[in-house]
Amino acid sequence: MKLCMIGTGYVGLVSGVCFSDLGNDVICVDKDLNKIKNLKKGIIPIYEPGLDELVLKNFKNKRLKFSSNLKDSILKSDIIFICVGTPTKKNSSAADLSQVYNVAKEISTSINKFKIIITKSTVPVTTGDEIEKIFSKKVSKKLFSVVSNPEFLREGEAIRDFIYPDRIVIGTKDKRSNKILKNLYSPLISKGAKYINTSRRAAELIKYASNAFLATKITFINELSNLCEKIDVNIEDISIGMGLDKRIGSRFLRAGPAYGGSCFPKDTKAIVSTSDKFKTNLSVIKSVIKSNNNRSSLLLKRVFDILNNNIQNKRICFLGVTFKANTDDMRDSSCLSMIPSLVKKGAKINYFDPTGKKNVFNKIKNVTFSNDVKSAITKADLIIIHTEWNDFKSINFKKGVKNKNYKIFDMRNIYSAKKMKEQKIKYFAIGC
Ligand SMILES: NC(=O)C1=CN([C@@H]2O[C@H](COP(=O)(O)OP(=O)(O)OC[C@H]3O[C@@H](n4cnc5c(N)ncnc54)[C@H](O)[C@@H]3O)[C@@H](O)[C@H]2O)C=CC1
Ligand SMILES: O=C(O)[C@H]1O[C@H](OP(=O)(O)OP(=O)(O)OC[C@H]2O[C@@H](n3ccc(=O)[nH]c3=O)[C@H](O)[C@@H]2O)[C@H](O)[C@@H](O)[C@@H]1O
Repeated sequence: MKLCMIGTGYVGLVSGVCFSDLGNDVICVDKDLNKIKNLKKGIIPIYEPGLDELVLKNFKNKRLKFSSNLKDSILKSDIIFICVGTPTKKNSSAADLSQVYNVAKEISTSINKFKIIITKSTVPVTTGDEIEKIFSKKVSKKLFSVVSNPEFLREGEAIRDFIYPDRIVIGTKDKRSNKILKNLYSPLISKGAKYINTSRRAAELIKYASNAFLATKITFINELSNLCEKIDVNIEDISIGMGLDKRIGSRFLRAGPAYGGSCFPKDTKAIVSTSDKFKTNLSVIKSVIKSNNNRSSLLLKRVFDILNNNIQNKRICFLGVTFKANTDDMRDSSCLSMIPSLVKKGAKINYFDPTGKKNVFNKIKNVTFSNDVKSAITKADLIIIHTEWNDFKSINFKKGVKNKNYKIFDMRNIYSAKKMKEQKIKYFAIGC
């Protein structure tokens, strides 16, 4: 099939390359000319395990193309996926849909035959209805179908998540589009993915409900970890004990820093905004947002306690600064508030991240980047393990840290507290 992905970011590029790998002809379009220029040279704009190889393979065999010419790409395609950003609006908690509507307007001027227009971007309920109105002004109803097909991939696991999804959600009542899309996804269905055809509005809501539920699960375990710290109980035991109940499930029960990333924070806010618009009250999600917003301050307080409130000139080393491991994405990482707060209190921060130096810290005084784990930890008073990269899982702290009185605050619980105690390392973790 001939596909066009508009927006070549985490979702557009990953799903575009995976669709091309499944045998489709795919054009990935972006308005960022530099991104397209680089992609044509084989330079991948994001860090995502396995993505480079897959892009190069499919670019070479000409099933995958990159373009900045939206009109031309639409004319050549049968199925158009809108994959542009839907960030939070500047002065409200609603989703800013300007990128989606701008693209919809552009597409509507280039319809030469029947095309399926899909929102893969996460968009609030009724966005599909609005896109349909935009199209109806320019094109005969017979020539287009607006469908919701939300994406559930995670950064860092994106290719695997795309190829082996738990479910594929198609929101449309149009039988013709449903048949075409079921066919498009048939290689994934044959690998075990469940295929759900529902209404467009339901598909839009399934996406927000899923992200809000996962954010709730994390926040639930994070709050319980606060209790565990006071009662000499290990949160890991609680996660295991709860997770073995199949109704609960063990995934997304890892306590840690505030959840971050480009989606949970923005999507929880957006679903609350939608519920406000329709005069209902999603009080559970509201309280999740509040609790998560408060989490970085709670963890900072723990850092102060660990350092006996003596922060001035303390050398604090952050291992990992992105919002999770296996990604270079800094969007809404809890570090973005924790590091400046510690600097304000007089700490000297250095950090190492496997995906390299982060521009966002360049202008902050007393924040420096180390080229590797070894140089990052050597002089530290406190080492904060902020993300769970494999690179951090078997560090020889005894050999690597030259400062005798160093402490470790493992925000991802990747080490065994018992083993650390045996080695007489001053080790602190979450929820124990
Ligand atoms: N990042 C993730 O893991 C996931 C994201 N989503 C959703 O997918 C959507 C996209 O997210 P990301 O891929 O992370 O965003 P992103 O910011 O990485 O990429 C969006 C791309 O769209 C391009 N763009 C914007 N306007 C354009 C236009 N008029 N023409 C062509 N290109 C245009 C931008 O230049 C950018 O490259 C969002 O709604 C997000 O909530 C859904 C599931 C997973
Ligand atoms: O809509 C989206 O963009 C995506 O949002 C999340 O994916 P992502 O943000 O890439 O990463 P997650 O693995 O979900 O992690 C999000 C945050 O939760 C934290 N987390 C996750 C799991 C856990 O047990 N504990 C925990 O603290 C992570 O460290 C991270 O800060 C969802 O998992 C995807 O299904 C969804 O498609």
